[in-house]
Amino acid sequence: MAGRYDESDVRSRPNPRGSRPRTKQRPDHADADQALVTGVDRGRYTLLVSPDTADERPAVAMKARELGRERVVCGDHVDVVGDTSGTRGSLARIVRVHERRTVLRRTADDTDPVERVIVANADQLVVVTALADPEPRTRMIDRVVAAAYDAGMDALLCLTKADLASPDPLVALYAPVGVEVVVTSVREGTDGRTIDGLDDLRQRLTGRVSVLVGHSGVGKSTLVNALVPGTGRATGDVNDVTGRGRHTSSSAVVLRLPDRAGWVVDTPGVRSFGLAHVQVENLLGAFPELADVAEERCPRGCSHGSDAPDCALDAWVAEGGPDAPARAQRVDSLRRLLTARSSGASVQP
Ligand SMILES: Nc1nc2c(ncn2[C@@H]2O[C@H](COP(=O)(O)OP(=O)(O)OP(=O)(O)O)[C@@H](O)[C@H]2O)c(=O)[nH]1
Repeated sequence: MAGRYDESDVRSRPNPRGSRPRTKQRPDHADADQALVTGVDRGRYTLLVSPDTADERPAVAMKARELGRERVVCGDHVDVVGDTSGTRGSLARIVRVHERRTVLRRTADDTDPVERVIVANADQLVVVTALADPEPRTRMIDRVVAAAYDAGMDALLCLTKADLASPDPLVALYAPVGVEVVVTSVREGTDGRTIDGLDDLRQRLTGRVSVLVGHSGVGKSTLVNALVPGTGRATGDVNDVTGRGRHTSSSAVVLRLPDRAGWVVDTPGVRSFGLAHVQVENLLGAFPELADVAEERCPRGCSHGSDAPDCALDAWVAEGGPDAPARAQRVDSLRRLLTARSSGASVQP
């Protein structure tokens, strides 16, 4: 019998979590549970074990030694063994990281060659930008969009504080180039606070894993608190796992939308998007209409920079007629990105 024992026998045991793995099975961890990594903090990982099943439960884990230097990040799907019960004081072990569908990376700045994966398996990057107070920075938006495209993610621009300034110029700039736009504004009424545009945003998050980025003061916490009531993202919330305030942590946190409608990943610490890891060709991917022109009309090996001889993007701007100013702005954005990347300049939003 022992010689014919295989993995399917292990899975069919009535209570795989309750018994220790047999020595023979240990390297395979055939009885491991699946989990989603929802937070990372100094070597401790918060998990949702068996997500979307009747057995779903939060738990805390560490990385098993056998994983070595392999990084585990928010959004990772992992296999866990040991005490995965999630009861107070329990600690599971992450033994395997599943293949990632997408990987959102940043470099600390453009001169830092060290890539850091911020979030795994996200579908969409939501750039939260205030229309005023603080003023929007198209350069920053372009960089985030480039990071999204490089990661294989969609980009969604969420323009907040529409009560303070018109969204029209930014909508005109981004809508025609494939970046979806949602506009929100907070309204104080007699019956409390409502956020116009929140339903629209919610709809675009439904069924997806969305990473929210935006710098301080743009209204991201206001949105997250409205989207996921009870998260207390605003101030001084003490983290159950570490006992430290959440906002002292720079790591991302995965939050589930009500009614299991989707997931949002809040990234309090992501304040810059160094792009040293991004390939020039991939940057063009953030500007689809420019990529078409470049592919069809630019000379081979064209750098697309403003000093590039015979770069077809200049002719394309000149041919734009009434669209010429908008085209020029897009080409300018691309070139600023190319310059920032090749000159090693760091940009903080
Ligand atoms: N006028 C106006 N103010 C807003 C709107 N949304 C948020 N605010 C205000 O903008 C300020 C910043 O909002 P937060 O939600 O704290 O912004 P945040 O991006 O999370 O910033 P940090 O908490 O610093 O990370 C707060 O005073 C909000 O009340 C809006 O639509 N219109």
